[in-house]
Amino acid sequence: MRTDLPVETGEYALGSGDTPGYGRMAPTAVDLSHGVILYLEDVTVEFDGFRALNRLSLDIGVGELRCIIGPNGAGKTTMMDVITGKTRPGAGRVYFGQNYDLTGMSEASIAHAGIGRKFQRPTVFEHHTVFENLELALKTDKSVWPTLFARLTGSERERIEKTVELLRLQPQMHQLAGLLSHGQKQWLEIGMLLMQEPRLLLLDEPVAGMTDAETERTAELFLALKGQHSLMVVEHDMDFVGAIAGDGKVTVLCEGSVLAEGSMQAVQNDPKVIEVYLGR
Ligand SMILES: Nc1ncnc2c1ncn2[C@@H]1O[C@H](COP(=O)(O)OP(=O)(O)OP(=O)(O)O)[C@@H](O)[C@H]1O
Repeated sequence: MRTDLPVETGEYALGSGDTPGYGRMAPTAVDLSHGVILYLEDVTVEFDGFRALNRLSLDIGVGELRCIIGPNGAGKTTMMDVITGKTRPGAGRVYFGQNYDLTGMSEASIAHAGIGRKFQRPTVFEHHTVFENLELALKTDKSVWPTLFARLTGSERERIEKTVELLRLQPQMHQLAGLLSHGQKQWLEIGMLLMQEPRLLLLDEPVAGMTDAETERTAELFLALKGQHSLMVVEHDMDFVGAIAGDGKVTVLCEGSVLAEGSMQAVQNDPKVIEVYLGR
């Protein structure tokens, strides 16, 4: 990690902030020159003296698809909460690229800087169509109530249509989102995140509750996103992790720190990993 660069710890760099009446300025570009999109350094979170994260350090490369696994209570959700600004660590740093220190930023600023988070349960606008949901996501400026009245430009329409295609929801494009299956709603919500053009996507148990066919389709979607976006996927479904990990790295968290990291095969054969999964 380079430390000689100025690091953003406030809302944004020059001319920044959500100045009322002036609209929002774009955040400073994330400096990805060292190929690292996210770097956690010795992050500790305590809840009433209990260490949910214990000097956790890990880094994720630009365009990487990183799977995070670990037993219940390992600290996976707490880690995502720290990255997105929901929880402040007691110690440690979280860098987004080379130039943002997320530990000093608000949740809204972190989202605006380019980190999108998908929670486990789908949250789409059920009474709007698939197309309208994506349109609302495209227009969502977190300081302004989203509106369907502003006209779409040709290129915005094209982006929505391309996203619908990527999600394989063309047949449902003008159906109400409330009528979609659970898996389709999850894909739509991922599409809504994509409309905001995030650099890093955090996905919490994305295939929980999906059918086998939906899970398979989700794996294809994530593999298509890899490279264009950086993804951090927390998942308990090992078949799914195996399908998306490929020859990439899998990180095993346990008791708030990294227990093992390496290929899926290497971590599955690691005696320490076998013990935490089977020794309980
Ligand atoms: N707000 C909180 N107050 C007290 N303890 C908490 C709080 N949030 C999390 N914890 C504890 O911190 C530990 C880590 O929790 P966390 O939810 O991050 O684990 P996890 O790896 O996401 O687990 P799971 O796989 O079950 O979702 C757990 O022991 C949990 O009980």
